[in-house]
Amino acid sequence: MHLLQVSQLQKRYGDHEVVQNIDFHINQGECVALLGPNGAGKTTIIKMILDINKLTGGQILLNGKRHHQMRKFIGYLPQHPTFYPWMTGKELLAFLGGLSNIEKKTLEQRINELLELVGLGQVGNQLIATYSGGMKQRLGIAQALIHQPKLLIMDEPVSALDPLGRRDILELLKVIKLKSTILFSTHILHDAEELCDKMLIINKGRLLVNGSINQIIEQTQKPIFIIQAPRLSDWTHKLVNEDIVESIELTGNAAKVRVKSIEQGREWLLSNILKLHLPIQKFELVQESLEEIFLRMVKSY
Ligand SMILES: Nc1ncnc2c1ncn2[C@@H]1O[C@H](COP(=O)(O)OP(=O)(O)OP(=O)(O)O)[C@@H](O)[C@H]1O
Repeated sequence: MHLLQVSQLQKRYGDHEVVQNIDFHINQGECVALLGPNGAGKTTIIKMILDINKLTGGQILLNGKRHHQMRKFIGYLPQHPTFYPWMTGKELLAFLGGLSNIEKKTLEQRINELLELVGLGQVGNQLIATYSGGMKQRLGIAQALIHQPKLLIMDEPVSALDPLGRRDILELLKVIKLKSTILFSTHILHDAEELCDKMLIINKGRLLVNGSINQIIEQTQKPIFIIQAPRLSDWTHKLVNEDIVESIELTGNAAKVRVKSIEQGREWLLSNILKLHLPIQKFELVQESLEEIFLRMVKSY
């Protein structure tokens, strides 16, 4: 049985289908990235899993049970967490742990362990008002873990941080993922690639691809021919309408021609180049990078 099973998930606001028939699952121990541009539907999906937003259609099961009864088994770090600045880090964790009915002695021990884990061991007695953005995010991760959830969900956990803070939190999440099952949303491919085992790429409420990074590359990577020659723009304009050509990007005197198949693409391009006597300086075959795959998918929907 999967830890989380999402089937035919739908969300509509009026006529706007914000989430359209999405299916995916997460197994225990996996770290899964929900990756998509702004407005793709990431927060909406997360809020439905958390039972904060009602589903328009579909089903969500956690450990095989309807998610309404299972909310207490999920730890959540929202995109914009709010903290009580007049509390210390320790007080906040004690307050939230109390809401989860954790016994006092166990809670005390867990708070100390968690503060150490997230790197706030020395500042647990300081007011949250004195914490930096990165420290608040660490506290947010600690509060999400206080009740030892089966699934940790984080909505854009590093988006609001500067590059250093972001690196720190990514390193912390690498440690946390060793013992937790994680679903986190991001619009940055690099974060997803660095942290996760699986990616769910979504755009405009649709799941475009779902799998490990290697599976995604294997299933969706397209060959690209890089052709360099002076004055290519007339030629590339004509290529756009060719069946074999998926897309063309022209930068200076180099064209990146994405084709459907290597063999047909090579033959067609070479014979065309010869026929038109194009004075080529370079003809090279490369494969799309994961970033190029992601950008292509997100642009074409
Ligand atoms: N309460 C609402 N009423 C109407 N439309 C909404 C509501 N909440 C979200 N939407 C719309 O749903 C779409 C998806 O929004 P969502 O916040 O889930 O995207 P996201 O991928 O999390 O984006 P971001 O990265 O910007 O947070 C957007 O077009 C948004 O305008």
